[in-house]
Amino acid sequence: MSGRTSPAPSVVVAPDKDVLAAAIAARLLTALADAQALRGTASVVLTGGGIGLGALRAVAESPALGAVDWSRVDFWWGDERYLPDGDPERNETGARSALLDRLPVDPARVHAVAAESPDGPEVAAEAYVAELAAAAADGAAAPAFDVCLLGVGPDSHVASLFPEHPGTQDTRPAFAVHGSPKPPPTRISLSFDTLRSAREVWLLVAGAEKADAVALALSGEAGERQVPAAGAYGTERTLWLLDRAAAGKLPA
Ligand SMILES: O=C1O[C@H](COP(=O)(O)O)[C@@H](O)[C@H](O)[C@H]1O
Repeated sequence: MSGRTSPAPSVVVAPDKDVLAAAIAARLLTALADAQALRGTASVVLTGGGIGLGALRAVAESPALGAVDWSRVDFWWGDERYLPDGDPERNETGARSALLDRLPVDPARVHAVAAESPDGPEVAAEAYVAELAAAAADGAAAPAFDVCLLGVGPDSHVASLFPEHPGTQDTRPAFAVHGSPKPPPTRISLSFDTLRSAREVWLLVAGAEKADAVALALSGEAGERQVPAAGAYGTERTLWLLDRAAAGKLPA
């Protein structure tokens, strides 16, 4: 069991992945605008992956794009592939071309994980830990992000927390991942605790090849070490945003 301490998850199913991307975009724009109305600023944790980047492209194309003051949004990443700056496989590169490069963002609020360098991944992870702590309130290890977006792999991984991999038990706020079963082998990931400091965690899933992972994670019977997606939840809300194919193995 994952020891859930937040409200039960909600599941919303869209007919296909394009409608899902548009629906996520609409929700994200609303959530960020609401956060700014309440607190002045907003923060979002971004994800890589097909539907994660599809949703960002849908945000960029939305007629409601101007509802958010993009200069007052903090962007973080749930994980990053440890590759050279600008590598197309970096989650940062995907997010920049899908959305960030088209917005009047404040560069100081774009909290990308350091790219591959002679310093190595441990230094990159430690720098991210320091950046998270600097942005957190009241001595916390990480900010209470408004929204944390997470893709889910067919193996049920979220961020770079893979089934039965040591990262699922790592308690540092962010850390280097070595020997990732999905390429590239070296990554930086937020920990479960850091992901769970978000007010809202949204799991974005499209495709029939992920239906087993979705069903298992939502069954309530899976532990987060074996099924990492089961351990992703927010302090106020956990939302599974699925297309029909990904929802195909959920009980009616
Ligand atoms: O490697 C990663 O994979 C997941 C999911 O990717 P997808 O292509 O199966 O949707 C992604 O969410 C994560 O951020 C990433 O680094």
